[in-house]
Amino acid sequence: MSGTLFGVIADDFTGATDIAGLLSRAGVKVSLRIGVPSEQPSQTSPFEVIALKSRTAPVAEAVAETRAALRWLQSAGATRFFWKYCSTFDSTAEGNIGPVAEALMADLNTDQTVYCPAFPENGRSVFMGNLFVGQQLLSESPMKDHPLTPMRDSNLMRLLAPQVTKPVGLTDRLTVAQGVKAVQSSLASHRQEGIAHVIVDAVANADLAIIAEACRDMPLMTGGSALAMPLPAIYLADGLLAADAPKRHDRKVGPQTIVLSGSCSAMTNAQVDAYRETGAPNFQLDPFELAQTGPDPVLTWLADQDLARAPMIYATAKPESVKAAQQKLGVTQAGELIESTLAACAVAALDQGAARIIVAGGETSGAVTKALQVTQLDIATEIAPGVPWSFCTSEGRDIALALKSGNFGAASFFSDAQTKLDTL
Ligand SMILES: Nc1ncnc2c1ncn2[C@@H]1O[C@H](COP(=O)(O)OP(=O)(O)O)[C@@H](O)[C@H]1O
Ligand SMILES: O=C(O)[C@@H](O)C(=O)COP(=O)(O)O
Repeated sequence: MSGTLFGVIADDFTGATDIAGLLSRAGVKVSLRIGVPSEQPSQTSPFEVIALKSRTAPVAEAVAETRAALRWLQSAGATRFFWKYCSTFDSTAEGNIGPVAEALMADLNTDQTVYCPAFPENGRSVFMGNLFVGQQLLSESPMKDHPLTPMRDSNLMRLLAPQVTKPVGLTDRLTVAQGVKAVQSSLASHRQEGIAHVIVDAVANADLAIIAEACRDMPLMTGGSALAMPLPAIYLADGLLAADAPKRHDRKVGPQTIVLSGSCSAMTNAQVDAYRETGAPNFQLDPFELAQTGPDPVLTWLADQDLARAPMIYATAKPESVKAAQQKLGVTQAGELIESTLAACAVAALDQGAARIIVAGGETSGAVTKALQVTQLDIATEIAPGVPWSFCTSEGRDIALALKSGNFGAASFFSDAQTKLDTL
């Protein structure tokens, strides 16, 4: 039986839990698959999200994986699709966002799509095609120093144009402010001019509601999670979904916790500092030492920890230290060394009885989740906008996973996450 209406393909794991969490807010059932499932769809949910780790992958690999995800979602019955990338439009110099969008458009036989990474609750807005993080332009925000995808331009048209073969245009905030029909007629006139890729401005949730309504029947939309958030309510009102769809699953799990942080964002740096101040046991990974010793020292330290005290292992560092490690070890090598070490810590913590695993960082979350061999997550209560708890089962035990996007959450996030489960 196949009841899927809407299929999402996310380019990283935190992005996948982000969009799954926002879709769940409307009370609809959302399933999150880790990677393209090897088995044929059965018992699928109205909203299916497939998490890929393709943001920094070579273009051809990202395109091939995304097309495989599309085929799976189509065989689950989905007729509308969403390509979810980062609300800060993170791309490598080559860039996967455009090539993936064009491949999806070709497979879906559609000649136009929209791009809107705005996420107002987390301070991301798009105005006149420029992306802002809070009051700063993207290129002046801490995203300019991201270890893997430094963002040095804020103009989405300039960022997207070299990644695609067809023309790029803009439907600006002045048009969005005029409502659904104005957006639709702007898209129609862009289409007449052959503009396939339309950046759409949005500075508030009300703008996103207008854009979602205007684009509700497009085969493909692309953007950050917030653009998809109004869709469940729209489809419920249309009668396309059963109103009594099951709600999200919160479960009780034990207090044994491990916090693993591989994000180097300004927000994660603040979160790591705040958590250290709570007195929680912590271990800092030094990439230079790690390159010499491998993971043994941290695994030995972890083996002695009482997980009920929720210890933290982190590689999180300020931009100068990250650059120094990258110059010495290489960007990819430094990243992989840390990701594989944190993944090994997650596996060891699970063996030690961890029931709650909190991970900071998109690439890091991908490495950890793959190492835990998780294939599906059920979305549960939201800790902060865009960061839900999720649950999976490992060897008959319920495990709670929180995959935190580098930039999301308050300074107290690691404590907030635990409190949220304690008070379920
Ligand atoms: N101290 C460090 N030096 C160099 N690279 C690091 C360091 N700490 C973490 N990294 C790497 O930086 C990358 C951070 O990316 P990610 O986990 O996606 O975080 P975010 O969500 O903030 O983008 C990962 O590949 C991680 O292994
Ligand atoms: O849209 C967002 O900002 C997030 O969902 C996201 O994609 C996060 O990526 P990371 O910052 O690499 O965790």
